[in-house]
Amino acid sequence: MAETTTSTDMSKGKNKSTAASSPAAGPGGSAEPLLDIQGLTLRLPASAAARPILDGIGLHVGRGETVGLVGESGSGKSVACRSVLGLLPRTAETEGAVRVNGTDVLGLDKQGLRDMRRNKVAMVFQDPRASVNPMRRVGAFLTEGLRVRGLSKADALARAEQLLEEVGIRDPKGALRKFPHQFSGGMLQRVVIAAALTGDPELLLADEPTTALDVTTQAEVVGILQRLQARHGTGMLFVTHDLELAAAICDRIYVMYAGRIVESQPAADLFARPRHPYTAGLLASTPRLDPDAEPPKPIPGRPVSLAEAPTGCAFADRCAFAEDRCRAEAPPLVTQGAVSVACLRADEGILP
Ligand SMILES: Nc1ncnc2c1ncn2[C@@H]1O[C@H](COP(=O)(O)OP(=O)(O)OP(=O)(O)O)[C@@H](O)[C@H]1O
Repeated sequence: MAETTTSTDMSKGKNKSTAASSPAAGPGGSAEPLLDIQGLTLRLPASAAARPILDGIGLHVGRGETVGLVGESGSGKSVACRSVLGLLPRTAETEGAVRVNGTDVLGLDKQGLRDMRRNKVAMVFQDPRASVNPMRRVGAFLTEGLRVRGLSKADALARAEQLLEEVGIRDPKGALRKFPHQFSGGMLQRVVIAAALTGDPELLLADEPTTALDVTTQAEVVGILQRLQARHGTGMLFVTHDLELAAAICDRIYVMYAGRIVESQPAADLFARPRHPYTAGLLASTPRLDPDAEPPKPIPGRPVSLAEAPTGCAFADRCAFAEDRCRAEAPPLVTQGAVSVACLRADEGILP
């Protein structure tokens, strides 16, 4: 039977925890999802922002699961992802919970955060060159984290070689002696992924890890992430603005717009039958490889800036289906079974 719950009272920016936003068991069968974000609101009071950067978002990632977080630039994907590592602006005010294996990251002190980053959660960013020190050899970069974990120099070097092999670097010994500028972007991203694996993380946060790479290299890096994830059983939150890529590699997808989750579905269902007009717009605007596919059609208008705080649905001004009530009333995120959607007209069959 379909379960219907309002997981986030978005109209008030307040949070209600529900069974739907916090599933009883992840795919690994454990009682708690690996990552469980509930009602996360993030404000920057000192800034010119008229609304929160994140407004009551909820998402979960189970063990071994790949979950996509998609949306246009500025929707809050990176901030949501970084909140899991406690990497937030110093002046940020938060409400809600970000639990990793049951521990609320938002309540951790510096040491707690350091331990979590070292042992449980790793992150791969968009630009691999921003993740490395250009003056240090790759060997020093990779063994540093391993030495901190108590490995001898020889063991750390052996493990670093093994990790480089795992990410498909053919001459790992030679690679350890090189400096970052001696690698192409794709190869350096492999090194950064190897570094992320030094602590055997249970959760990998991948923030647009392929955006800065050319298409062929993108596919290779995605393949590596998928293989490693399958081998190590790592859960992955994959942030991207590329809905087609997300649909290809993710089990489930969350769609963000203006700091809110507007839709979530299993990846194949979301691609086949989007429920939110914004998701449908994103899909229609994605270029397809299929020569018979419709040409991409951009979503009209522009995303809502942080200086604007619409009263109703933030997407209404760009939505072909918006009615007066959509501009007056913010739609709550309603969950029915595996589908969550925040659109007042979602049940009217407005989308083809
Ligand atoms: N440290 C900060 N100070 C002020 N505003 C910030 C800060 N970090 C993020 N923002 C703002 O928060 C909003 C969400 O940013 P975020 O980087 O999470 O978006 P995004 O969806 O990841 O976009 P992109 O795909 O461009 O990275 C943006 O309007 C951004 O300008």
